[in-house]
Amino acid sequence: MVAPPDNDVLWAHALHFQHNDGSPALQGVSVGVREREILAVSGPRGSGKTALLGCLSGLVRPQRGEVWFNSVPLHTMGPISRERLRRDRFGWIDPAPVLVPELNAWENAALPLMLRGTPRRRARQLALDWLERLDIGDGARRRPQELRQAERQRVCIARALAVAPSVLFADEPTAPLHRADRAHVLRTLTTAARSHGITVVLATHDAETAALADRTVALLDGRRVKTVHLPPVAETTTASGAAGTEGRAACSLSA
Ligand SMILES: Nc1ncnc2c1ncn2[C@@H]1O[C@H](COP(=O)(O)OP(=O)(O)OP(=O)(O)O)[C@@H](O)[C@H]1O
Repeated sequence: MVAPPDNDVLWAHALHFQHNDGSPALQGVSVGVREREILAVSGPRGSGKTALLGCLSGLVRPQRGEVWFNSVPLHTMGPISRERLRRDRFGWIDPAPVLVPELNAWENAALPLMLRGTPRRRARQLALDWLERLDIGDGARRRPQELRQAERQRVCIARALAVAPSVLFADEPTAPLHRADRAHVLRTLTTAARSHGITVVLATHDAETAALADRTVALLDGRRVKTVHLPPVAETTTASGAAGTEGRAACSLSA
């Protein structure tokens, strides 16, 4: 076993992960994430970005390989300890917004804070501040079904940032947004991460999004490659939140 370097907040070595049906998603991926870094994980659809974020965050356990968060080995932890670590130290943004339908926007954004024991009044204020910063302050009292898909995604981003996690995992966080929205939301996200010292691991198949990161690691077919050339994502996204066809365009690989 190799000791993880001191300045990496996350460190993964030779990760192998396959899904329950046997589909291989990661085949020997190693990566280090430095403290306060914004690291983009880029690659075309199906290259293993989500699987890598899942392994790094302890959401899933790799069949082989190691994952360390500071000096804590995630790969040997049981599911309950990994769950607690995720709740207390990590944030997660999915490509499509998932909110509790019975709660309004600020209650949704405040939920992880309250689960961590933050008093309701303080949690409410923090949630409202983040909703405001993400231009969704006006919708704070609306239920998810009264908001547009892009507005719901902003609530999810506010919810992830409000707890000031040590590491924020963002899996195609701006997939449901239109191009103009995307730039604003990404800037807010990266500025917030930098000013609050949050480390970000950002999965993206969009070259413009990856350009906002400090560093990029590229994946292709579950393996790390030197570079992968991706076209910018198209102007529009579909109602389901999937990116336009240009986002799925084939990449060329330079080894
Ligand atoms: N639940 C699943 N069961 C079986 N195979 C899966 C499952 N989820 C993903 N895969 C497969 O695992 C591989 C890696 O998928 P993964 O979602 O990690 O890639 P990705 O780069 O995040 O793609 P995307 O941008 O489409 O989310 C792909 O071949 C994919 O088809």
